[in-house]
Amino acid sequence: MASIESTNGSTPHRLEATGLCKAFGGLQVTRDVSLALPAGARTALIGPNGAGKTTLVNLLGGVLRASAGNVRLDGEDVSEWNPAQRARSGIVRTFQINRVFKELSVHDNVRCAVLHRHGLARRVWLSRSQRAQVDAEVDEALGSLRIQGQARRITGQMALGEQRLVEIALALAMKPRVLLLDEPAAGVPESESGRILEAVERLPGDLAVLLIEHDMDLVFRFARDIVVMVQGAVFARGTPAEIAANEAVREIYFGRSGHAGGH
Ligand SMILES: Nc1ncnc2c1ncn2[C@@H]1O[C@H](COP(=O)(O)OP(=O)(O)OP(=O)(O)O)[C@@H](O)[C@H]1O
Repeated sequence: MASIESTNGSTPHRLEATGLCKAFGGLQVTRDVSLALPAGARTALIGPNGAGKTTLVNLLGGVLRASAGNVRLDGEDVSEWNPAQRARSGIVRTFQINRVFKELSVHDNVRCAVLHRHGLARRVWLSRSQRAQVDAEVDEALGSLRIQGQARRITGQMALGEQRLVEIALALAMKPRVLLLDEPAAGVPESESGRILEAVERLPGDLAVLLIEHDMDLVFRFARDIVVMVQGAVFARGTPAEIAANEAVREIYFGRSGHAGGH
C-alpha cells in the first residue's frame, strides 16, 4: 500500500484514533479519545474497572462503530470497515476469553488462522506449495513465541497460560501490523504469568502493540508508554516512570499507597 502522509507531512502512525466518542443509551463511555501507535509501539492501556478500555478496543477493532471520530491504519481511514476487514488489513486482537479450539492440536489451531488469512479455509485440497507455505507460516508463528515444541499437543489439555500463548500465536498468524492484546494474563495463575510476559516481550519489533491489562507487573515491565483512562476519557499518558510518579494517577487509579509507586 502506498504510504499516505498525515496532514503535517510526516509518516503516518500505524494506528491513529482521533476524537473517538461512544455512548450506550445515555451513558457516554468513550469521550473524545485520541491515541497514536507508531510502528514498534509498546503501549499499555490501563484504568479502573468500567473506565472504557474494552469499549475503546472494540472501537479500534471495528466491533463497535464510534459516534464521532475516526480510526486510521497507516494513514488509511478504516472507520467504516467491519472487524473482518480490519483484521485482514492488519488490526488484529486477542480476547480476554479463550478463543482457541480446545479439541485441536496447537499446530492445527494456528493452521486454521493461516488458512483463513489466505482465503483457503474452505478448500478441501491444497497444492504441495500451498501446504508448504501454510506450514512455514504456522512454524513461524509458533517459533516467534517459542512454542514450536508444543505443536502436537491438544490445546485444551494445556495449562491456561500456555493456551494464552496459542491465542497470541493465532493472532500473529494473521500477520498483524497492530496487535490489540486484551488482558492476556487474565485468569492465568501467577506462576504462569512470567511466560506471558516473555512472550509479549518477544513480539516482532515493528509490530505496534496495545496491551490492556490489570496486572501491573506485566504493564510496567512491558510498556514504553502508558495511557490511563478514567470514566471514558484519557486521564494521563506518559512513560512508565512518568505515570508511576503522577500523583493524580496514583490517587485516582492506584490509591495513595498504590502499586505504581513501587516501580
Ligand atoms: N454493550 C453495552 N451496553 C451498555 N453499557 C455498556 C456496554 N458495554 C460496556 N458498557 C458500559 O460502558 C462502561 C465501560 O465498560 P468497558 O467494559 O469498556 O470498561 P473497561 O475499562 O474495559 O472495564 P474492565 O476493566 O472491567 O474490563 C461501563 O460502565 C460498562 O458498564
